[in-house]
Parts: sequence; C-alpha cells; structure tokens
Amino acid sequence: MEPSTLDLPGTVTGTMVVTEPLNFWGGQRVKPRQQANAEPVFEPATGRVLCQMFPCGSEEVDEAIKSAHSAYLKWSKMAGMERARIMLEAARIIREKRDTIAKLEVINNGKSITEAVVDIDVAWQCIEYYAGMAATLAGQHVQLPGGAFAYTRREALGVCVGIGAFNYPFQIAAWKSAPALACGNAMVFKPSPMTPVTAVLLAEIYKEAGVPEGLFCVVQGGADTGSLLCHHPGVAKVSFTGSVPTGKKVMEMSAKSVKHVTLELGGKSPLLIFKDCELENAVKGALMANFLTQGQVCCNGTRVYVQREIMPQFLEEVVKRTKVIPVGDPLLDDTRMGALISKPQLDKVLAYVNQAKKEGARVLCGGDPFVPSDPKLKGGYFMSPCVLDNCRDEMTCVKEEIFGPVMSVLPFDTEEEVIKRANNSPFGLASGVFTRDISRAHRVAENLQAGTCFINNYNISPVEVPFGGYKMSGFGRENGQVTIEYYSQLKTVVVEMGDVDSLF
Ligand SMILES: NC(=O)c1ccc[n+]([C@@H]2O[C@H](COP(=O)([O-])OP(=O)(O)OC[C@H]3O[C@@H](n4cnc5c(N)ncnc54)[C@H](O)[C@@H]3O)[C@@H](O)[C@H]2O)c1
Ligand SMILES: C[N+](C)(C)CCCC=O
Repeated sequence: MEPSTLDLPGTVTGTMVVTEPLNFWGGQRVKPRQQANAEPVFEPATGRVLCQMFPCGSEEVDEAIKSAHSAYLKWSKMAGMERARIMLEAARIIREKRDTIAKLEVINNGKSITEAVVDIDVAWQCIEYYAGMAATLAGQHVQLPGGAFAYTRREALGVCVGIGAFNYPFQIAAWKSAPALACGNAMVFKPSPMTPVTAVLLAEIYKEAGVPEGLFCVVQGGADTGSLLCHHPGVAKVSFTGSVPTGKKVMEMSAKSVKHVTLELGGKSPLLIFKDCELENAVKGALMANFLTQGQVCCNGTRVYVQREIMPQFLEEVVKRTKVIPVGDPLLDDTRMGALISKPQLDKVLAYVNQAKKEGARVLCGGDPFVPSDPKLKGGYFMSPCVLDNCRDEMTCVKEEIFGPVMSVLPFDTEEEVIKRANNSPFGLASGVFTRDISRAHRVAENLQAGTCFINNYNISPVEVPFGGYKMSGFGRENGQVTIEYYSQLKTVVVEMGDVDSLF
C-alpha cells in the first residue's frame, strides 16, 4: 500500500513517498490534468525523489481562480465574527496536527524538526491572530457641514494570489492566507515547485474548519504557473515571497492590470555588535542571525560588523559554537542543522565560499560539503556552517545574498562609520544591534535603513509584529495589524441630508 501523506507516526528519513494529488480547488484535491512537464521533488536529506510536481496550466489556473471567486462571494458577505470562528477552528486543527505537518515539512524542506515545529506553531498563531481581527474591521465616520456625513467601509479585494518561497512553505501559506481570509478575500496559493507538499494540508484544514469550498486553493507549478496567476484578470492582488529578480517580474506582470502587490524579497542584513554588548548574547544572536534553516532565511544578519576591540573574543566564541552545531538527519530531535534545499543550491553556496577565499576572506570554520555517517544521508545536500573572517565591504560574500549557512564577519571602529557601511546595500529587509547603551541602540535603530531592527536579539518575529522590507527587499507588510490594509480597500460613502446645491 502507498503510504499516505498523513500517515506519518513511524516515518523516518528516506522512506516517504507522496503520491496523492497536490492541487486543491473546489473543496478537494485535484489530479493534474497532464503529466507532461512533471518535475521531480527531492528529499533534501537523502537526495531521493519524494514525489513528482505537475505544473498547472492555464485551464487549471482558471478553474482554481473561478472556484476561489465563487467562495469569495459567500465569504465576503459573512459577518467578521463568523469568519473568525472558522479561522479559529482552522488554527485548532493545525495545533492538533502540528507534529504531522512539521514532519512532512522536514521531509520536503530539509530543515530540522525543532525548527519546523516552531514554524507550524507560528502558522496557527498567525491564523488565530487574524481571526481575532476579522470582527474588528471597521471604517470611520466623518461629520460634514449641514448634517451631511461620510463614512468609510473596509472591503475585501477579491481573489488574492499567494506565491511562496521554498524556505518556510507552510508558514508562508499561513502568513498570506490568514490576513487575506480575515478581510473577506479568497486565496489561490502557489508553493515553490521544490516544496509542494504541505500547502495542500492547509487547504484541507481550512475546508475541515468550514470555509466555503474554494476559499483557499492550491495550484502547483513554477515560473509559468506563477506568470499565469499574475496575468489573470480574475486576480485582484498578488502577494509574493521570493527573490528580488522574480519579485521585479511579478510586479511588472501585475502592473499590466493594476493589481495590488506585496513583495517580500531577499536581503543581506547587517548585524552591528558594539564593544559594550553582553558578548555571550551577541554571539548567540549572531548564530540565530545566520544558521536557522541552513542559512536560507531572507532576514538573516549575514554581514556581522564587530567593533574592533572585541573582535578576537567574538571570533573565538562564535567559531567554537559554530563548530559544534549538530548537522545531520533533520528528523532527529538533537539535530540543529539539516540539509539545504537542493544540490544546485548547495553548489551555489559552496561556490560563494570559494569565491570569498579567492577575494581574500579566511575560512575560520566550515564551508565544506558534509557527509553524515548515516548511510541513508549520503546523497543529502549538507554542508558545514561557515564563518568567514578578513571580509571587506566590497567582497561578493558581503554584497550578495548567499542563502546558505555562511556568516561574514567585518571589523568596525565607530558608530557613524558602521551605520554608513551597513546602509550601503540595495537591500533593506532587517538589521540588528547588540549594545548595552540604550540611547545608542535606539539611535542605531532609527538610522539603519531596514524594515526591522532587532535590538539585543535576532530573528524574533512574533505574528503581532509587522515584517517586510525597505529598498529592494520589497514593500507591503506581513503580520501585525497593518497587514489588514494590504488585503482590503477603503470605500468612502458620502451622504447628503439636505437639498443638492447645484452650480447648474
Ligand atoms: N522577505 C521575505 O519575507 C522572504 C521570505 C522568504 C524568502 N525570501 C526570499 O526568497 C528567495 C529564496 O526563495 P526562492 O528561491 O524560492 O525564490 P524564487 O524567486 O526563485 O521563487 C519564489 C517563487 O516565485 C515563483 N516564480 C518563479 N518565477 C516566477 C515568475 N516568472 N512569475 C511568478 N512566479 C514565479 C517560484 O516558482 C516560487 O514559487 C531569497 O531571495 C529569500 O530572501 C524572502
Ligand atoms: C521566521 N523568520 C525567521 C523570521 C523568517 C521569516 C521568513 C524569511 O525567510
């Protein structure tokens, strides 16, 4: 018998095969219409084929959007409280199935189970948070002369498209769908072709919770399917998470029919460590800023600026801790670093390390392919986490997003100098500062050009807090109250109480 995607209790790395359809619309999983352009999906920890991804063509995209639109007509007319109740039920089901979803996420993405469980928790928290907001959506009343008045209504946009990256497959689907649904929209979600497996579980969960059939649809595919979605006349908004080059294309395609757009793009974020910091926390912060999800995190603080006086102690401690990060089978509880998403991604990251060496950086640890002793992991995409010293601002490893476990460390002398250097980047997703000087901390936060600044910690993103970029890292926000504005539109209603004062 074929193993089912939800039959996971005894599952170990290297055994899972997914055969069920991964598309979802009209309230059910939908078989691919054609198998011509199938792409193999790999289990990163073993290099085995986990399943086939069959990209949706125009007819399938059209069906999904129609299905979402008919659900939107019902959902948008429901009271916010009713939507909230259903979303809370969806959050409860995710909590109930959390370990199963996390396991599948690990098998498909390669991150450690410890991290995946947190990701799934963040997903249900996000849905719970926006459920709480669904009934609070309200407009404004404005008194006008002569008893006239106006009021505003916050209305849904219609069918929204979510396009996801590979690094947080289930969480991204929740971050996009939760505010969209809270505002009365429907969503058609396209996961990364490398991580197609878990979004469909979210679709099933929303259905079980009681949303109208079609409210959250999943279409599989890559660039072609994404392009069909961005061009589709039935789509009101595209919320995209991915790289800057793809984000630009999404914006261009969406502009043709003036769709709303949110872009959550890449980064090369600076982390500033001052000599007055609490060093142990700063070291822990630098590890959190670089090595979650094998370094494949958009907001990672990969340019670590350390004040010259504490550089030796910082390097000693950060290297000591990096060397003992347990890399290996991501389904094991003790593992802290799993496998990168793909062989090409692993090769790309290793090439960045080689390039850094050629440009004069010194490898203090890691930066090599890693072969775990467990024979079943021999074909996995593992590497040892890397710390680079002797870095300079103009080096490739300091300028470009590597998207792997590579930390570049650079010395600095003064606050003014380091802020200038930190801001000298086309990206502006996140930033961080470690210092015990409270005035300095807030001054630095004010002057760094980034959508987030972490003070004395890094990569903490509770769902109550907005997340998004400055500069080429994108625009719009996810999470927090403000995201409601990105999934709704404001209608003004002007009411005359007297006679029309006509000029004609
Ligand atoms: N800012 C954030 O919140 C955030 C979060 C996660 C990842 N990211 C960024 O994502 C990147 C890594 O993810 P990736 O490799 O999956 O990114 P990517 O840009 O290659 O792909 C992202 C998504 O876009 C789709 N896509 C590709 N071409 C398309 C096209 N022409 N039209 C429409 N869709 C298209 C892909 O199929 C995928 O679903 C990094 O740059 C990372 O920083 C940003
Ligand atoms: C949950 N983190 C760590 C803030 C990552 C958000 C998504 C970025 O890739």
